[in-house]
Amino acid sequence: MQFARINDITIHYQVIGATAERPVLVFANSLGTDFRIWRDVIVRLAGDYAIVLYDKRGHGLSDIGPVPYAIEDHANDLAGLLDMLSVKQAIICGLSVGGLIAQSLYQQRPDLVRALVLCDTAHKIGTAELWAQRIAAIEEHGIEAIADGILERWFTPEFRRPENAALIGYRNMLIRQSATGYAATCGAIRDADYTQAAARIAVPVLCVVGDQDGSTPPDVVLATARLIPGARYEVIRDAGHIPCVEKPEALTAVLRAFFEIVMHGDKSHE
Ligand SMILES: O=C(O)CCC(=O)CC(=O)O
Repeated sequence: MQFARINDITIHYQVIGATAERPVLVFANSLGTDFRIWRDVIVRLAGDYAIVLYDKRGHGLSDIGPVPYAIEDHANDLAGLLDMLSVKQAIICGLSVGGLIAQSLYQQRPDLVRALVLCDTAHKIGTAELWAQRIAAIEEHGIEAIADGILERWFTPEFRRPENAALIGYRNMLIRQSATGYAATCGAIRDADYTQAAARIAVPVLCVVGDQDGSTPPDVVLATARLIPGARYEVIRDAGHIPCVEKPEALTAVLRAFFEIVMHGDKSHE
C-alpha cells in the first residue's frame, strides 16, 4: 500500500523495511517538495533501519484537503499515519517545515517520538511579513514566478550550474506542487512558534544545517539548538537548505552518528 485515508484526506506514503523489527526513522519534507528529496539518504540507511516517508497534505501525491492549515494539522496527519502503521515510536527527521511538524508532533504525541532530527529548521521560521509577501506572490502569480529565488536559498551556486539535471528536476518538483497546498503551508509556518516549547523537549535532539542555507541559516538553527536542553548541533559543509539532496553522504554520516547515540548512548567519552 502507498496511500492511506488519514483525517479524511488521502496521504501518499512509503514504508521501507519491517517497522516491527528495526528502529523506525520517519522523514518529513520541506515546503514545496515531496518525499523523493530523501532518496539519496535512505538508500544509505535502508537495511539498518525501517523507514517511513510521506507527502504532507498539499504536497506530492497527497490530497490538498481543506485550507487554511495549521502545523498541528500536518502533525495530526503524521500521528494518524504512524498509528495506522502501528509504529509505536520513531526517530522523526524533519526538514524545514518538516522540522516544525516534528516539533508539533512531539508536543501533541510525545509517545511517538524517540528522538528528533531538526534539519535546516528552527523553533520559528521567518516573519509574518515574509509569509504574507510569499502568499500574496503565489496567489497572484503562482509558484513558478518565484521559483528561481527559492532555488537560490535551497542550493549552493555549485549545485545551481545550468547544466545540472538535478537542478532542473528539483525545480520541476517545486513548480508542480499545488499552489493552494504551498500557500496554505506558508500560512501554517507563519503561525507556528515553538520558542516556549523548545525548552521542554526531553528527548535527544540533533539540529543540523547546511553552511549555505539561505532559508534557515546556521545562526538561526544554532539559536534553536541553544533553546533545547542537550541538543547537538552540526553543520554540513557546501550545502544549502536541502542537504539531503546536495550532500546526502555527509548528512547520512551525521545522522548515523546521532542514531548510534540515541540507540546505544554517547560512547565518545569512554
Ligand atoms: O523550506 C521550508 O519548509 C520553509 C522555509 C522556506 O521558506 C524555504 C524557502 O526559502 O523557500
